[in-house]
Amino acid sequence: ASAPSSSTVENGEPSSPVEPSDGASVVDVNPPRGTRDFPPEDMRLRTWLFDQFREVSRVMAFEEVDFPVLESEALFIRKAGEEITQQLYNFEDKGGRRVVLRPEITPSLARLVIKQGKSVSLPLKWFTIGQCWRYERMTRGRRREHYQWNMDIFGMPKVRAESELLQAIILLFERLGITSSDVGIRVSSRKVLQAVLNMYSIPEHLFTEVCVIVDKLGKLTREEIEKKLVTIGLSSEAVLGIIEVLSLKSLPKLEEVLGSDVEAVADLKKLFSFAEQYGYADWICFDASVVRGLAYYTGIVFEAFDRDGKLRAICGGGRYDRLLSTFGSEDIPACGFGFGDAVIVELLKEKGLLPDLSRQIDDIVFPLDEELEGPACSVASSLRRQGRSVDLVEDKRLKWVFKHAERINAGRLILVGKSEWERGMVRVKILSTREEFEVKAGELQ
Ligand SMILES: Nc1ccc(Br)nc1
Repeated sequence: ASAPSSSTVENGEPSSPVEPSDGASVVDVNPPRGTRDFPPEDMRLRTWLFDQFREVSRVMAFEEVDFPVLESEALFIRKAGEEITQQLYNFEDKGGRRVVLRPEITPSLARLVIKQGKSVSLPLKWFTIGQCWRYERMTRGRRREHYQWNMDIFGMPKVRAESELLQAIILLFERLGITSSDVGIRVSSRKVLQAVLNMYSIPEHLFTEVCVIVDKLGKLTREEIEKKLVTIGLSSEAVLGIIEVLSLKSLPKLEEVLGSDVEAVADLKKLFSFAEQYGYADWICFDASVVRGLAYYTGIVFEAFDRDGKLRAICGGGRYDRLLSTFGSEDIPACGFGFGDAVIVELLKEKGLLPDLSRQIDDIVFPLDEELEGPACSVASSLRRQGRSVDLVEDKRLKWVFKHAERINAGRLILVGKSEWERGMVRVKILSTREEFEVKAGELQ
């Protein structure tokens, strides 16, 4: 169905549907701007992708959790100028409460951990797959919703938690047929930036803002970044020092600049040594420019990228040891990642790795005339109770049924005919071999 032929557009939102000449109003059958429908073919791909997320979560011994898409706005009010908080899909509900369609999952995870309090034993490893929202001016024509797979570990202060999360991401890529030649994971730590700020005696309260600004490296020009850093009060000497360290892509060089006793260097060296033991060292690389754009990261951060450089980050995450105290609770060390459902599909298309997910049905049951509709129901019911997927077809010509069988890749066609049924039999046609035989209706499997 097409969108209304002409409608005024305010802020990228179409106005009410156009009134056709005959007066009947035609609803706009498109979903709201920036959102997607999932018709069967798209839903099969999404279900397949989410099944991969779930299977990796299972082998990593994570437990599934879930939350409302609707959350209190208070959970996402942060002052660091992040894009994610400037695009909140927020509104006031009929009870006057300030609420949002959540833009990310981590604050909900933190909320639940706080709510569960002492009843959860640490470390806990939780995952979820959930829709996240942003209110983006439609001028940029970007999506307003996507689904994110999140895996988070609470109560594991050492970098083995990050190395566990990296294994999960890499297991997912491997399951999809993606190799370390297609994708890499840039790893760094915000403690690198912290060490640099300390070298220039930059006050601690500027740390988060600096992170959010330098995360835009690659999106904004170097001049724009430098200007923003100077604007928040950094000296041009400090700005140059930051840019210089963030351009490092060698851990030994970082160690030369910062020294071996800096926590950032120790953490990263341990992480890279664990990577050798896990067997995924060829997937990861140190890159000091990785800071990620979320205000609450405090340590190791990472993001997966396509080595051809055609796509946006595939997934990203990091350590956030002080998020809970921003909600007034006692801190619990934590780290996690978010893995969106859109960029990965673009990458699979690029690499020709989309799986064949055509519809598969075990049996079509078809009564050859109207008085056999009842017996056809009982045949279909018996097969379904055995776990076979059965499409019970009626009121169609046999020619259509054969075409339909091809369309839905049915394995067998079970014909319920008068003469056979009177002998307690049905006719079975194996569609791949054209083999045809009679079977006792009561013994059909
Ligand atoms: N945070 C967020 C939400 C929705 C989309 Br689409 N992208 C990012």
